[in-house]
Amino acid sequence: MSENGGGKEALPLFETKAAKGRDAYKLFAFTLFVGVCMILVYRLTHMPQPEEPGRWAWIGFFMAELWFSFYWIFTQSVRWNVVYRYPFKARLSSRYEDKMPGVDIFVCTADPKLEPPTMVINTVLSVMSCNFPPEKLSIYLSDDGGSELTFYALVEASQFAKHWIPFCKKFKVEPRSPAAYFAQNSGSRDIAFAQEWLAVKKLHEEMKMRIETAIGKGSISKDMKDLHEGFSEWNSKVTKQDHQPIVKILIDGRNPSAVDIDGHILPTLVYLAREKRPQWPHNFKAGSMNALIRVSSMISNAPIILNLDCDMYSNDPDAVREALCFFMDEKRGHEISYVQHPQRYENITKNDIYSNACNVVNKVELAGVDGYGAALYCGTGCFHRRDSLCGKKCSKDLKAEWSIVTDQTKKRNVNELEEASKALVTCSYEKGTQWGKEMGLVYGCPVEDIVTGLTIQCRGWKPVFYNPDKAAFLGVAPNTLDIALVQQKRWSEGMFQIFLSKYCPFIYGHGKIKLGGQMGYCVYLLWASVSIPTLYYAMMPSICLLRGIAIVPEVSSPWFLPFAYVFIGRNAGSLAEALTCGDTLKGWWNVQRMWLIRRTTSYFFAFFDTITRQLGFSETAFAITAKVVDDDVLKRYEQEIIEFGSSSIMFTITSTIALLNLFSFAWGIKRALLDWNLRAVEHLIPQIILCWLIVMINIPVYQALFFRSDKGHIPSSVMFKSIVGVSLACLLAVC
Ligand SMILES: O=c1ccn([C@@H]2O[C@H](COP(=O)(O)OP(=O)(O)O[C@H]3O[C@H](CO)[C@@H](O)[C@H](O)[C@H]3O)[C@@H](O)[C@H]2O)c(=O)[nH]1
Ligand SMILES: [Mn+2]
Repeated sequence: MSENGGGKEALPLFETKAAKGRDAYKLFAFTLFVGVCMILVYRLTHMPQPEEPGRWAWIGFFMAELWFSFYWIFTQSVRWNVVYRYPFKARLSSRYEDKMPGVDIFVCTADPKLEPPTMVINTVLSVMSCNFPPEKLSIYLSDDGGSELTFYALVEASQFAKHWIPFCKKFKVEPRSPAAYFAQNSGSRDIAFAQEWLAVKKLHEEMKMRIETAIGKGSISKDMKDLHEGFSEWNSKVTKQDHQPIVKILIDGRNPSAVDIDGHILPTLVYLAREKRPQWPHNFKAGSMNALIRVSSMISNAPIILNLDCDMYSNDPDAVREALCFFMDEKRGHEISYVQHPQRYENITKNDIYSNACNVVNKVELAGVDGYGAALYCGTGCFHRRDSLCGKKCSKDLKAEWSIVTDQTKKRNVNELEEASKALVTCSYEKGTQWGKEMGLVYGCPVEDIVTGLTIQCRGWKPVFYNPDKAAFLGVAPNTLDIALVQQKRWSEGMFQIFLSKYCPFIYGHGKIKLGGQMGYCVYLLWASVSIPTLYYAMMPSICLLRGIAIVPEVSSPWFLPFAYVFIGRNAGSLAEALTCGDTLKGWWNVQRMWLIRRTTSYFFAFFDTITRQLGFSETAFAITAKVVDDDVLKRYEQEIIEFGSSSIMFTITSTIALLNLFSFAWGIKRALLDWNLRAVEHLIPQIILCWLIVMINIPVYQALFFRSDKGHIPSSVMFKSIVGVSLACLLAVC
């Protein structure tokens, strides 16, 4: 392909291609569909009579299967129309190198304990040093923790950047997060490189030491405070929940003396802590993003915004350019609202014990929703068009103006800008405005990202999902079961809340986004709802087994075929899909376990909490995901040993299910083998197999219950409660 720059019929800046092999998949899905229908027919035609035992259990199975079937159909929508995107950054450079738009990068942090400032500044530094003209780049850190320590770390980063940025650009080093870069081997290059490498590494280590010392002491020394007048904002009255608005421009990119050691201009760097008062709701991350939108509009007002969580460093210095290929494409660029990268993680182990990697979701499902023009906004790793994020409708006339600063801004000095910005982030500023409704991120939901993305699409925009081979951004995945389940609970709860609200895609998106897209959304929005049928399926077969009630046709009956086909076909299909997306066999098995655990714990509680919220009993919260853990916990994570360790009620459910199935399985085997009465259990064989599978998948749970002595085992209080639970279930089965 030739790269001829300019010209009216220029080649497109990006391409969209449909995934291959979809027809074979559709055929396979159709056979599964037939199987599913036959199962439902069997349930309806073979229902026990009112006087027979197990009628209610049967009805329960019918309902569970009916719901699984519906849900399965939704999951097909995201496999029907998978598309992949390919931007051409060389074409972009050749046409627009000196006409690049400004880009504002937002980084959100909320708690210096859960999100260590050293981690936060690595993210900041990774984007400050990306391959993009620095005079067009502004980085904003929103600190919902209102922490002096985070501010201090950012001041340090603004100094270190003067060495780091030229080093990166000179030697084209990657990745551009200093911590991630120095964690890998330098690889020997020439002497000049080795010298600078050592020098920069030393500076980085010293900076890290100073920050960590300050964190250790919990306070900042006088010397450090002399680095910046901004420290005067903090006094003993400032707390996370209660403080005045703070806006500090640490580097003013317009200032000709704000240069790195090589004399090149630095990108603008701003610290922001919006006003917090206990009596005012702050709307969590959505509130923080909206504050960022306003402050940045005052200072740099770039037409493109990149939003990142504080743990998500930039892994590809060209990510900004690639994203611009979509926005600046002459033909279709004007209708693109955002470019979402999948959440990918730095700390995934080989077999991904907590199923964080989501390879299938990233490579198939999200690309499948994109196929219907409904790519989800996932909260981080997302480039936005400022206009679409601020509530504008998509229209042909809205050709982007890629100019960077307004004249008004050019005249103001740093102090004036800071004061003017503060006025935009007071608690009362949004009162009576459209912020959180029609403007900016939508309030009232713990998954502000998904619901905001939906409203943007319903204003006519066409977002893009882009999953390059080389991850553009890398974050930190939860590394204990507890953290993982709490995160899943927030997501599933928030998403179910959307489904039940006026934003339900079938209603809100009706006529605005394609049916396939509406269904695609519901694959996620309905996570919580599959908890009940899954719990039923994880417990009732074994309870029925204990009672000797068959719930699946005998192996010799022709009706057994659809059950076997659907079960084997579905799992074989999912295994094949996982393997082609890069999971290992063991990784796939771990995904199955995590699905069982999530559905029966996180989603289950999410389901109930959402219902009680609908009835007005509780308030929305946002439990921040911890990004650091103790060393021995980390060690177990690296060895892929599941970390239980706390007596969370979620673990009680998990171990109850595990023990119940173990008990029923043993009971079934005893009847079959010890009593030498195979005939007596012939009709129960499928259930025994099901129990056996649940037992197999729970092996790590039994280990944690009975065999482990490290701190990550399941506490005996949990074991005790589970044994009571299992006894109750058995009692229920017998009487
Ligand atoms: O009051 C708050 C709470 C959180 N955050 C920030 O939001 C980000 C995401 O929070 P985290 O605890 O890491 O949650 P995750 O579950 O990892 O986040 C995912 O899910 C969230 C929605 O639930 C999205 O907002 C995120 O972008 C997405 O990465 C972090 O940078 C936080 O600092 C704030 O700025 N203010
Ligand atoms: Mn996170």
